[in-house]
Amino acid sequence: MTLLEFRDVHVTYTGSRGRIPAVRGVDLKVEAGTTVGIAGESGCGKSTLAMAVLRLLPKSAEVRGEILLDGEDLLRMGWGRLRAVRWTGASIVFQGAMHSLNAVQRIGRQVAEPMLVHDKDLSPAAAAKRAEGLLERVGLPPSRTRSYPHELSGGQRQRVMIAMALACDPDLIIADEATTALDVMVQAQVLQLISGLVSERGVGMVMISHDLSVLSAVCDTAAVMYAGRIVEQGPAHEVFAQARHPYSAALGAAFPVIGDPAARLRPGGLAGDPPDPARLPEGCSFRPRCAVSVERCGEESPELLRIEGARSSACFVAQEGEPVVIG
Ligand SMILES: Nc1ncnc2c1ncn2[C@@H]1O[C@H](COP(=O)(O)OP(=O)(O)OP(=O)(O)O)[C@@H](O)[C@H]1O
Repeated sequence: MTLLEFRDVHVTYTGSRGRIPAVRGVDLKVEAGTTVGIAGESGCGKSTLAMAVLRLLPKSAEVRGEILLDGEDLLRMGWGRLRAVRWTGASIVFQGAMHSLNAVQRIGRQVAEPMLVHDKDLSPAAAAKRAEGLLERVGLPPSRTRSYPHELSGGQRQRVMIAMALACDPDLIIADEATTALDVMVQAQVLQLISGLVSERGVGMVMISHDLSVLSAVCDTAAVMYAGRIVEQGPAHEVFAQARHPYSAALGAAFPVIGDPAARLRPGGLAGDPPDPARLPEGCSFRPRCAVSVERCGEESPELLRIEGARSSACFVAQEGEPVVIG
């Protein structure tokens, strides 16, 4: 069952730098009980796409297309309905979300709050008990429920945000670099918890990370974004082990030990920077950094097309069946 579907989603920011097309036509489905990973360097539009789901983008962002949650278009939903959907239908944890904790409220209370708002029949005592259980599941001892945010480390606060995101049993969880700030052991524990929710409770998950080892460890499907578009998509283990887009190949080459959460980005894996979205090059956006480009790549922008099985690539070279692995 398709839980979340992006249909030709575009997000354009308007500001002092003019119009910035941050997301340029994304189509993506998340099935219940599966995890979809979104990979890509900083600035490729991952967070913009995630924030668009729950309409958390600033007013300067114009969103077009459709984002369907269980068939209902989140972009056209009234605010009352949207408020009901947040936390229960879908919740999001993003890196730095820990700064949005209330400084003067104990954390147990903060985790219990969304439960009490969304379930009028729940007693404060039952919500507190449940909050304690959730905090324990993300590795925080029950005594921590009485702490204030400033008494916790950054990693502990991030775990509080993860517990909050799980508080109302959402059908969909979006984790945007949610575990990046955590140390390796805690990260493994949280990833295991999340994977358990996906496989046992049929939750749908979108996991955004620049860390391919995390994505390849937990995702069923992978989508690689570059300059606001998905350039490659397919079963995660295949995408990371045998890329069909030179950008994914270069990203993968930068990770020496895929599957080892301790592995870190090897510097110099991919030379240069992504293009400024306000000044995209002609043709394929990746061409200036691409080692296998051909003449056509400077003239036309390749569409994301199915190349075999469940694998799609937005690369003319891959679409011709040529290898894209570099070096
Ligand atoms: N509020 C904003 N106003 C204008 N431009 C923005 C805004 N937020 C993001 N952008 C621009 O949109 C593009 C996509 O940014 P986004 O944060 O979605 O990328 P990302 O892949 O999630 O990167 P990161 O991993 O660093 O968060 C970038 O060029 C960024 O500078």
